[in-house]
Amino acid sequence: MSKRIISIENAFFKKALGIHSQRNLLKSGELVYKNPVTFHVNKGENYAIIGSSKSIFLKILAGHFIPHPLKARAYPFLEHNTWPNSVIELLQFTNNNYGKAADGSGNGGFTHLGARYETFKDLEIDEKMTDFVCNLSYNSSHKIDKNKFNKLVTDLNLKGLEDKFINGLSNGQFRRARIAKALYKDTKILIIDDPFLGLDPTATKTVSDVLANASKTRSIIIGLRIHDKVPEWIDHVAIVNENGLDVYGLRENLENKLGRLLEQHFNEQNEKKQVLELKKLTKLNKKTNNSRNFNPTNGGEIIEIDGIDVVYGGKPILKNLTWKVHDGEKWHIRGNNGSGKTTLLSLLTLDHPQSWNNKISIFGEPRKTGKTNYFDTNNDIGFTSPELHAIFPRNRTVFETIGNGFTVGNYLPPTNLKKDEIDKINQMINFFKLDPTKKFGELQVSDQKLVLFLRAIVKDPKILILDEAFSAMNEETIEKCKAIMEDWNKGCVLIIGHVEDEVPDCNKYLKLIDAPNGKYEVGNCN
Ligand SMILES: Nc1ncnc2c1ncn2[C@@H]1O[C@H](COP(=O)(O)OP(=O)(O)OP(=O)(O)O)[C@@H](O)[C@H]1O
Repeated sequence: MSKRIISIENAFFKKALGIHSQRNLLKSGELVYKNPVTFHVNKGENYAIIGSSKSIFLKILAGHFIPHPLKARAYPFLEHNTWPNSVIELLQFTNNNYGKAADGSGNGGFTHLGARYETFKDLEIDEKMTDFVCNLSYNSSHKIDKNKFNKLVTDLNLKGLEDKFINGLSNGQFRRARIAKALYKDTKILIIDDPFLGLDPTATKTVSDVLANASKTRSIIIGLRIHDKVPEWIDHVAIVNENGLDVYGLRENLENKLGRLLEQHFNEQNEKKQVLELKKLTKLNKKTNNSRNFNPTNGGEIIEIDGIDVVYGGKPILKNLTWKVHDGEKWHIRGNNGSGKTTLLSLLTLDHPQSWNNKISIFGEPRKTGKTNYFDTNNDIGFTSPELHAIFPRNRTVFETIGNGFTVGNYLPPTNLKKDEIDKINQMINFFKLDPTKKFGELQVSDQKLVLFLRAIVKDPKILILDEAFSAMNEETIEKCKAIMEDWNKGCVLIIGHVEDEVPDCNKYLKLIDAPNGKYEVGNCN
């Protein structure tokens, strides 16, 4: 008989401490799930938790929330007096605190986007990747287990990045570094929400293989969306919804149920797509010409980059890149993790110190120090990215977050909004049935991404940058946002996204094949 490692028996879960009788508890609205949960994990079992409330369920498994009755959740393998969080690791990529990632280690805790690109200068306030993975910065007396570290770095394809400051890692590199850190700890249970989010197909396979291998010595539990592929090494599945746990057990016994769920999910999406309130969408998409600089006489050219180089500490990242973007074009910027996509786009938003370069022209005007300024440039740009998601203040309301799209250079609540701007924000809020007073940090991750997308488009920017904008959104929201993008005709759109379903239709692509050596490909999308 296998040993039980997590045992949950008929338990309710509360968000906060407080004394409740069972009846009061049910009334108080403090419950995480309406239904009680019964769930067991045995040693050696690897679970995928699938469904709309997977992130909440993973937190329950990791020891978050208060069980009622108190002893209804237990970790039978734990020795007396051991805290669950010393032997259970929960990694959630999308649930960041302000300026910090969920594990407290964060994207360096920086609070403005340019900070990422300042780390290679003189201020070495950040952790190197090695110290980060081995948790050395705050425990400098610890000795590194070199074999373990080298194996992780090799297996996760992080070789060569050991001495790099973590702020200087690309998104995909940083995610892999966080997985390395979680594995280095050797905890008995490793729980990862959306382990493959934001990874290119090669990195997805790399991470899956590493987790498969790690599952031989510990239990691994991952959170997946209904339409995600379940890796082969996962042997157990639990399906969860807003009310709690629906069903769980051996994967092979639930294949049919999963298939039906997927089919039902796609049918629902199709139906919803058909009944999308197109009138409202059309209103959201009404063409405006609000740009100060827009000059339709220059052949509609919005961006021109003429042979630019970007170098970090002597190491080239982009070499001799030439690129032109015109009005009406939607570009998919392609390339593996770490290939330079975000760096390229940060040149446009002036978040990069090498952005003041006369090889970059916007609306036919070459950039010039003294002439180009951050505020005017960004007035024409709307953008959202994982970095923005990580630093956006959690205490802004939905209305303030979207309204902040009319502001440049800070994340303060908007002031002096005009009537038509207020109407536009409200129209978006109504269309997506959002609660305008709800705080950004209290939203589900999918809605956080949604309001950042709405913030990006609210002022009808001439240059719209969508960096992983739809990743971690639920499918219904993705479809609605894609429908908006289909009719978008207000300038150009530049899109980064690794998962095809999460990329709106584009007519052009720029592929960074080997950017440090000047290898690019430009073409039309099919
Ligand atoms: N501040 C920095 N200092 C040094 N190197 C950096 C810095 N910022 C980025 N890099 C490096 O530049 C390269 C390109 O990074 P970038 O974030 O542009 O890649 P990306 O294509 O957007 O990747 P991903 O798909 O993972 O988000 C990476 O190798 C990264 O490590």
